[in-house]
Amino acid sequence: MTDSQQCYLLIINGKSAGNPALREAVEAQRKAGTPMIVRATWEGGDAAEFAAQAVELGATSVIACGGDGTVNEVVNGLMRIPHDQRPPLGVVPLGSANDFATSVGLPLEPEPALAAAVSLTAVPIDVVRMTAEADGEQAVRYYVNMTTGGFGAEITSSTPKTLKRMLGGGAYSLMGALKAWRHRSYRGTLHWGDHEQAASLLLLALGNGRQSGGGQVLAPRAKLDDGRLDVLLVKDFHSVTELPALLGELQQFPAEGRYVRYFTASQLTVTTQPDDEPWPLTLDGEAKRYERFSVEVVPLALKVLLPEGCALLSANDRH
Ligand SMILES: Nc1ncnc2c1ncn2[C@@H]1O[C@H](COP(=O)(O)OP(=O)(O)OP(=O)(O)O)[C@@H](O)[C@H]1O
Repeated sequence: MTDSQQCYLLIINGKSAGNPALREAVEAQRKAGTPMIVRATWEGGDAAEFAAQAVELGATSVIACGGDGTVNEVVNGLMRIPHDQRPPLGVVPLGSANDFATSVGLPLEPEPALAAAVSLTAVPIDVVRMTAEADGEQAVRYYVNMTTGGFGAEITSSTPKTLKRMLGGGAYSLMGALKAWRHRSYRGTLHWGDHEQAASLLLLALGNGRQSGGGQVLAPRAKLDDGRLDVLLVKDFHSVTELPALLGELQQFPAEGRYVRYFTASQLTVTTQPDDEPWPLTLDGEAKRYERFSVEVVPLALKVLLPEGCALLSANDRH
């Protein structure tokens, strides 16, 4: 292998390892002379481990082949590699939701997605570092797309998978979810910049990217490379008669609405009191409960193979 030659490490969620379209796509790329190392996962954690070994394996790019959970694991593995050696990330979407790939406009079928990954230019995007505490234990996780907290996290983690599939991507609307789930609010104190706010929230979304939960666009103005998180706060409501107004605001995402607040921040912390319930959080596909969590943008920390003109890059803004 010469210095200029690319070598791709494909990390495939084991449940998709037999996918015929993916197998054909890999074979076609290898026949065309593109070196591809393939690793298939057995269980949770494997994708991060494989990604962390990318440099030792001689890979110049790492392609996550799976859903948002696989992409998230690969991001966490890549963040273990020093910045100056960290290989770029590509995505071949094979999950049930594929929120990241869909929102950035990547092809959704294996053959064109892999062809895109080997031909696209890698562009740097922000990565979000989340530090979360539960039962006195602290965990650090990274994500590139979105974390949802409160009700949003509950619906994405608790709604039976079959129901999610039945309702399907975009049709899995917040309205439907609200009807299907008895709403519940979460209390805590939010700090960002020099702001502090005590809140009782139905939903919190911390978006580097724009959507989660299979097509829920919760951070419609988010950019992946602006050094900022788009923050959506949805306050609790007390009667269903308030629902139309709340849903109306969710079409507009006002800076300071009656129910909805939307702003950007480079860092944000949520703390709860001992008698407050811990917050359920879903971080790019994985759900847990935390008493305290804090997010911080790590600017331009990871290069990603993204479509040219991707709307989520501020580098592509028209002035
Ligand atoms: N060999 C395997 N068989 C079944 N599950 C696996 C295997 N390897 C890893 N996993 C699990 O798959 C999860 C990731 O799934 P992935 O995100 O790829 O698909 P998904 O849940 O369909 O995606 P989406 O978030 O887009 O709906 C990991 O958290 C891991 O626990």
